[in-house]
Amino acid sequence: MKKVGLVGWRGMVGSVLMQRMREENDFATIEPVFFTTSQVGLASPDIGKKTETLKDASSIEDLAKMDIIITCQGGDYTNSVYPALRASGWNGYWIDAASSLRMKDDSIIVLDPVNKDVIQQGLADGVKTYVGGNCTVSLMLLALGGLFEADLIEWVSPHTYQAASGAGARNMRELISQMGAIESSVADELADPASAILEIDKKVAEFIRSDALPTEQFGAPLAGSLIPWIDVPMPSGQSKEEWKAQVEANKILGTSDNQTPIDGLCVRIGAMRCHSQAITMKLKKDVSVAEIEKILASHNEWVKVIPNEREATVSELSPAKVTGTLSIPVGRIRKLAMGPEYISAFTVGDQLLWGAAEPLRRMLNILQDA
Ligand SMILES: NC(=O)C1=CN([C@@H]2O[C@H](COP(=O)(O)OP(=O)(O)OC[C@H]3O[C@@H](n4cnc5c(N)ncnc54)[C@H](OP(=O)(O)O)[C@@H]3O)[C@@H](O)[C@H]2O)C=CC1
Ligand SMILES: N[C@@H](CC(=O)OP(=O)(O)O)C(=O)O
Repeated sequence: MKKVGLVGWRGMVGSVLMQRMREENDFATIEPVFFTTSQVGLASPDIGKKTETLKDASSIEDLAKMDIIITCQGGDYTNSVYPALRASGWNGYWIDAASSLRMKDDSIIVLDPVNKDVIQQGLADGVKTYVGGNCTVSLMLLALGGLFEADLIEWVSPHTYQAASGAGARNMRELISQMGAIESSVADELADPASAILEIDKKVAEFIRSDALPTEQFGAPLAGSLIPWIDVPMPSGQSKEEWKAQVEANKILGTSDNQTPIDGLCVRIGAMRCHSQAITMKLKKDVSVAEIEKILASHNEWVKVIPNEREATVSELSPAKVTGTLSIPVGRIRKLAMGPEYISAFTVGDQLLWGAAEPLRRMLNILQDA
């Protein structure tokens, strides 16, 4: 059995990874060794088989004993440990949730329902570093995989509605606190059916703008509002989240030398852990909506085409419906007024599952089979 070192397993992404590994019985076929940056010597999590106590995640010596390391600890950890570990001569497989190594020449971004061929070629070429993609990128590619595979896409403009979880656990808590604080600020008026809605609205608006709303994490109101900027600015005028779309998607698809343009605005909204994307795309030719739906639906087992009908859309195509599942619904597929090659779509996906943890555990399994 391969020795697999797990780092970052108790964080938010790591916990979702652990849950999926338990569900799929992944621990049965590996020898797991748990690492920590803060709890060395404590008991490892219960995975139904005997494990050693927690090892020091900064110990190059202990890490170097692993055949495979899978980390959800974050970019700072990767930046400090990975170079030293490789410099020590360690030649094992490194599987990472953080973005630090994604665009390196000697790494592959993993999303096997979309790029199994790229991964297999990488393994054959001796590539040892496999990184999960940005959540919006992975979720978009799972939704539109069929059209990319059929080489039908000229360009894509995804506009995102990203959940609080993408910013971290503390941000999820803050979103709920904001919602609760807003409700509390007008609880008396809400309880009185005769109170005037515009008075309530005025009070809410004043409260949202006031220092009483907790905004330490987001730096701005999210509940009852939105934030049209995610991550740091790039020289292009894009936010870094927006910049990732084209470079990462083309790297995943193996088309970095002949890139499909992919660009749009990324917006944080008050959803908990599902990212949504409103997509405008131009196809290379006029394809009927029925054919597009067929191509999308047959690409992978998680994508689910939702007919462009009001009832089905409202019940199936929302964060409330999708959260906690691996389902990738895609709907609102129709021709746009700009011409027959211009198509709209709307897709939703859980950004902690397919957006973060799932591609990593699947890569671990691909290595098991390799
Ligand atoms: N959030 C997201 O949507 C995505 C995140 N990622 C990547 O994954 C990385 C980790 O993200 P995320 O899981 O949100 O980070 P978390 O902050 O939830 O966890 C990171 C680490 O913090 C330590 N920690 C300290 N206190 C606690 C606590 N009370 N509960 C749990 N862990 C604690 C743990 O390390 P220790 O046990 O060593 O103390 C843990 O592994 C990110 O930096 C990013 O690179 C990738 C895709 C999506
Ligand atoms: N930036 C994403 C989450 C994330 O962690 O992305 P990345 O893995 O590319 O750093 C969001 O805020 O929704």
